Amino acid sequence: MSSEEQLSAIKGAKVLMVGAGGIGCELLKTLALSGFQDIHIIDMDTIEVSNLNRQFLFRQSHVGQSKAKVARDVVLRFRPNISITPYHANVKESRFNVDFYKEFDVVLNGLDNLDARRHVNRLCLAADVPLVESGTTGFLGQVTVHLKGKTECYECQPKPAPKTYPVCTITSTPSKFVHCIVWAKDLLFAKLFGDKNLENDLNVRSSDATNLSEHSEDVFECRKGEDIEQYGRRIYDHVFGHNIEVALSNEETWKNRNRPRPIYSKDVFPDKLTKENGKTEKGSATDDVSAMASLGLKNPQDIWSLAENSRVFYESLRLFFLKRQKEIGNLTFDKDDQLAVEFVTAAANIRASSFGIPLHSLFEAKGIAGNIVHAVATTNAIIAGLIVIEAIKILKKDSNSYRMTYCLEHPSKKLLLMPVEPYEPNKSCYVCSETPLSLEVNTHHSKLRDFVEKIVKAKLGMNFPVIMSGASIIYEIGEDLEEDMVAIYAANLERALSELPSPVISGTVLTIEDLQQEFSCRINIKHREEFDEEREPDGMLLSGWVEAPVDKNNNKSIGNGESTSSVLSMEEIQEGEKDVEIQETSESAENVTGKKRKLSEVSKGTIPDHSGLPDESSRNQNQLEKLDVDDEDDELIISNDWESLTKKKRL
Ligand SMILES: Nc1ncnc2c1ncn2[C@@H]1O[C@H](COP(=O)(O)OP(=O)(O)OP(=O)(O)O)[C@@H](O)[C@H]1O
Ligand SMILES: [Zn+2]
Repeated sequence: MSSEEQLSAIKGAKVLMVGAGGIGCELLKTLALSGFQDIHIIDMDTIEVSNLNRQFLFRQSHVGQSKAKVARDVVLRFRPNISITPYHANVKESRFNVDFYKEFDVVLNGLDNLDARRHVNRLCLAADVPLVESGTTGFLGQVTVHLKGKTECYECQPKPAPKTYPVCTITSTPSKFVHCIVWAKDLLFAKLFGDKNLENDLNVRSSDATNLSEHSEDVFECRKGEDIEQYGRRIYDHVFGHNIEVALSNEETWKNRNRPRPIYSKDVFPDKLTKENGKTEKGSATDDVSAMASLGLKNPQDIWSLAENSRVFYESLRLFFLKRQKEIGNLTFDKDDQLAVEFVTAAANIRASSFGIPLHSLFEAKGIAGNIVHAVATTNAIIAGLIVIEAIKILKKDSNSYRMTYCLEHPSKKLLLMPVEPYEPNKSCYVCSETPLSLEVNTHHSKLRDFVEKIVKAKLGMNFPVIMSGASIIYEIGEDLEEDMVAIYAANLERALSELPSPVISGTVLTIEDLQQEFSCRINIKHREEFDEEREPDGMLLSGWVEAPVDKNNNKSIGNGESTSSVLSMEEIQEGEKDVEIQETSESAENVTGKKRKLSEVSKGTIPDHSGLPDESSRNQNQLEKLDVDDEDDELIISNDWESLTKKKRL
């Protein structure tokens, strides 16, 4: 194709961009400057202050506005004659259906979560539109090309499981700060401010069966006539005092471990705490509510004493009840929620103090709790450039030159980009092939509700499923269902699988379809009587091409971070084994922490949440480690010819 033909292919192309964040801003700019003239952008978010350091299209004055719309307006200022159509919306909305996707020549993802990526992947497959997928984590990034039937789809490779910890480590025997963070975030915060109906192991090892009236469920509820200080002290004494005493009574546990120290509020803050009429509080908007501000603690990088942490604990609890009462019962931890981060930092530090674990600053705690790997704007720019290069190849139908490219940071070997030929579709991928999955389940005990929540939604990522057993529909989620059908399905949810009107038993083949994603798969049901509560907490075992690698020695576990995420935590980063150290910069210029991580970890957990292809990167990383490069030469290598290094798979 001549360069003129190429230009006209670019000009005539209709492109869909999903995500206008770190990669998205760079991508929109590069598309516009490369001659693209018809760009549609979907992003559900509004601009936050924390985006401004790298999402360069946005300014302070845009904070609170739609990313998609502002990105459009700003790019139109320097490319006024092109068409940019913004959608301030979730890409999972039903209006973005297969017909919508079919309008585009190529779809370009700049997303940050597995859920949305899987959704777009399925719609691209259904609409038969090429997808260029991307992701970055710090200095690492990757771009992959997905064409139905020709290259692997986004879901052809299993995704890594989020980092998890055994329940008993979190509830009883923490030995690292991250264990205290997970306890504070997933157990205590969830118990006090989250959905009360969700399972929570907070008291699992510490409730005293003989003393149920005091320490059963409602111990975490504010009691009648109790003021907020009394409530705060009672919670404090329960979780940091009483529960530790109970744990200590199990001598076996502490034979080879340091015994924790119970901490009671009267010892840490003997005086009355309550502020008078909230005089010192500023504003009432959620964003302004901060225990640190209210206590005059300014520097998030300071490590607070036990007394300061205790005050922050109490103050943040008080502010939640005073200023954010309506949200209580619905909150989930969010790293961008200042008050939540303050509460979790303080609770984790008090617990750490009890167990003799070094305390951490709010800045560090936030990084661990939010699984933050600090973004690097340059990586986003490089990745955006690579996305556009692949998009142009797709428009030129130049399938021999498609590449998936890894952006690596490997200072001693001076290597930046590693392109490899795309892989063929995985024949056992349940998304792009017809291969059925298998589910072991106790069909007499497990309810349809468990199957829908734990398998169909959580594992298969479906939004509007129709579940069929043979020709009969046993469950459906849809927008236009008749009332009587809704009632029947609601009743079915509460039935055990084998007691459904069309019983689901060993040998049943279920077909599950998501009408919005135009995606369907089959599941072979196998009845199994017993499940290991610790190792198989779902009471079901799905096998086939969905499983992330599982640590066989792991017990039932609690995760750190989003369910779809496995970004390395700071703690993991600090715990490497060997190899080259890789510098990691902090979120903002003034907060450079210079964390180091080992190459072995980078290759193991590389590009996880943002890319979802860790196996691939580690596969190729091994090749890289064998490279013999002249270390004295400071020039950075940007290779475009890695045939000799990478296993080729022609399409
Ligand atoms: N389901 C979705 N629908 C539409 N947009 C989405 C969806 N999921 C994620 N996004 C968008 O993808 C973008 C990802 O960008 P990025 O990774 O830079 O995240 P961010 O939220 O801007 O930054 P950070 O997470 O670091 O605060 C975000 O703007 C987000 O709104
Ligand atoms: Zn696939």
